[in-house]
Amino acid sequence: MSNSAWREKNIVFIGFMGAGKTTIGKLVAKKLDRDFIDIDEEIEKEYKMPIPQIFAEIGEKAFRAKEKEFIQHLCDYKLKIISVGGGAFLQEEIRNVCLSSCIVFYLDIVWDAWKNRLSSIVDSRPVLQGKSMEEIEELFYKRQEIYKNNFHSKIEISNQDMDELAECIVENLKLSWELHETK
Ligand SMILES: Nc1ncnc2c1ncn2[C@@H]1O[C@H](COP(=O)(O)OP(=O)(O)OP(=O)(O)O)[C@@H](O)[C@H]1O
Ligand SMILES: O=C(O)C1=C[C@@H](O)[C@@H](O)[C@H](O)C1
Ligand SMILES: [Mg+2]
Repeated sequence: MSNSAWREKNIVFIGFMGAGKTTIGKLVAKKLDRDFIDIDEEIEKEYKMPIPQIFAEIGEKAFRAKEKEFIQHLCDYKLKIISVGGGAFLQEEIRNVCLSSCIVFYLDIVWDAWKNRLSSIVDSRPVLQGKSMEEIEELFYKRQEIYKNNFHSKIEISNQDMDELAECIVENLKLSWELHETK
């Protein structure tokens, strides 16, 4: 792959619900002056309803199919910053298309930091609803197995400030672009 091709790849943020993909993705896009796309927001626009309502009225299966369709479509583009939903990487076809055509950046939040975010995100995340803390922790570590085996770059998240995290990610990306240029 040519140097410019690597530098122009889309950047895709993955990680568990509430890790900060949407928040951090937006900040990174601003710092790099690139377009930002949040797949959950695109699906909400398409159905003109929030995710909990999509799950309740149309169903998770249709949501997952739309998630795959939108991500596959975006992978034909370049220079985009894309935050996918926390469940997107459960689909093998999504993992494959992102890993082969984009730089996949894993936001690896630690459980102790994540559990403090639960109360602020649970109302908008149907997958978390009706589960005990033990069940959520189990899901957290089960999903972690998928994320940790399918990324190009990662950053561990505990309680850093959002802007500090976005800055670290931009530095990491710039370094990876430079490394590819010297190859
Ligand atoms: N570094 C951070 N420090 C403190 N709070 C944060 C940080 N990053 C994100 N948050 C907060 O955590 C919540 C979840 O963040 P966000 O919506 O970005 O997660 P997400 O990874 O996109 O989740 P999902 O997979 O469900 O889309 C938001 O309320 C956000 O303000
Ligand atoms: O982790 C998940 O399964 C999900 C995460 C959110 O981003 C949304 O995509 C939706 O709530 C499902
Ligand atoms: Mg999000």
